[in-house]
Amino acid sequence: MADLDSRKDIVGVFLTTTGERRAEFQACCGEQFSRLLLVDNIDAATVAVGRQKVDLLVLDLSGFSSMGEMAGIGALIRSRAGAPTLLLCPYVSSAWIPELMACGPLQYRICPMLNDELQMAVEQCLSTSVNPAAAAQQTLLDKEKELRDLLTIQRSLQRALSSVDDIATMSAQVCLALCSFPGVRHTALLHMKERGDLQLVAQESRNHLDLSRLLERRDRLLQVPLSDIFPPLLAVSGGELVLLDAPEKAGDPELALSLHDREVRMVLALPLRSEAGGPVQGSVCLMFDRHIQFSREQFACFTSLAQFISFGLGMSELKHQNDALAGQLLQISTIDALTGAVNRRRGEDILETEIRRARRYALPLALITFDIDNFRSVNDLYGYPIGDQALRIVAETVQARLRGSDTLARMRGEEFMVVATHTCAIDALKLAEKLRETIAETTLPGCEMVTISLAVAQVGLDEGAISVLDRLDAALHRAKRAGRNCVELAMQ
Ligand SMILES: Nc1nc2c(ncn2[C@@H]2O[C@H](COP(=O)(O)OP(=O)(O)OP(=O)(O)O)[C@@H](O)[C@H]2O)c(=O)[nH]1
Repeated sequence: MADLDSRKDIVGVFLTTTGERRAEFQACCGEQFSRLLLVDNIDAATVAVGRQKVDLLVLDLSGFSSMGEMAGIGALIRSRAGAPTLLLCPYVSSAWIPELMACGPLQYRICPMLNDELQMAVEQCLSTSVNPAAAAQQTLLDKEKELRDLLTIQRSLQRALSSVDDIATMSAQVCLALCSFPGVRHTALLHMKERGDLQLVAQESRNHLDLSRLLERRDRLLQVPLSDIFPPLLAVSGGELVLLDAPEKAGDPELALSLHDREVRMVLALPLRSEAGGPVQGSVCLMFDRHIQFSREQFACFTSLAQFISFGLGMSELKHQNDALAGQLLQISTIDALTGAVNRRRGEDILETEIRRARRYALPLALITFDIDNFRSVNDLYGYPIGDQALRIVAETVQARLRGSDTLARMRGEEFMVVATHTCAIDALKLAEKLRETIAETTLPGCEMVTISLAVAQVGLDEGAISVLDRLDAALHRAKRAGRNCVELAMQ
């Protein structure tokens, strides 16, 4: 203050659109200037700063509502050529700060502000104007530190994004990486799922804050009462960066109290978009235990970190979709759509594999083939839809009777094969008899009961699939000739 007091003429210009705010500023900070010009429009401010040396230009953005008006404000900042400028920005418009920083150096504060906070901000800006050399030196030191911090966070984030294989792991790693920024006590990643369902997918807490508790849920977060004011939710609905430099400024006393209890002094939230102008995919939120006056470079860096994260999330999601598609393809190519049993190709593959395994480990391996009796008449009498349903029920009933290690394959039409591992002929005969009885007792909606004829074989020591299937075919024919609804052993 000594430096300030020694100055004879400290000129300030305060731009605001509302008379009330002009009076408030005059009453609160008037004494900090020897001359204070209060103006109500951009043109008047431009004239005021052009006419004389102005030590501090204070721009109150509360009355400005569109980014269009920001062009005039930007020109005004540019005309300062680096001279001290203080921006007072409403909380919901905090995205304007980095935009306007592109026009020239400036200090900013988020509104609403308390009087002493405003006085202090003005004083800080004026001290910069009094001793520009010291301020420049400090700026240099600050920048060096900023760069170091940002490099650290960038490195950790790169490591986190290498785990795109799994979206949950990647999100958790991202939150962990963001915690390496000085002062960060909590980080969270919110991701937009199907049908606009915004979900909390990961959080890292150094202050015991649990966001799901604070918001009382983890999903459909855009429907919570705080969605209009809580930074990470506002960043998604507004699609812009949100900076809250004191929890109470969001306007919800309960939220402010909860955050204060967890030592949160500042919250920064950034929307996640995979491409500029594209749909918002979610948001990333950092909560700090201190106030930090971000530089333009820091804002830019946070924005590009958010882009990285979106990209990582996008890649992870693509990988997830690819895996799901590959799974579906595998399902389509190996599973019989009507009955849910594996299809013939897959059944034959499994049979070959199991024959090799049984031979290698000298284990018994049995096969059962079965065929629905007089199925043609089921179709003829009740129609194909009922026939289809009967087929499905028979397959499901048999499947339910098998061990997890057995395989049921639909070989053709109404003919199936069971590959029963670790099973000898005697046990397979018992199993076949059990299956026969179960099907005979099963009621089928829309048609009379059906029966099945079965053939059982144990695979010989050096026997191949073709040979054993031939034996089973012959045995099944014998079962049909023997009157159906019976089990026939295929002898070697
Ligand atoms: N509904 C339905 N019928 C099928 C399907 N696949 C095959 N079929 C029918 O199954 C019947 C098989 O007839 P057949 O081979 O003469 O055997 P069957 O009538 O069961 O006589 P046996 O086997 O000698 O007891 C035919 O009518 C086929 O159309 C299917 O996916 N759905």
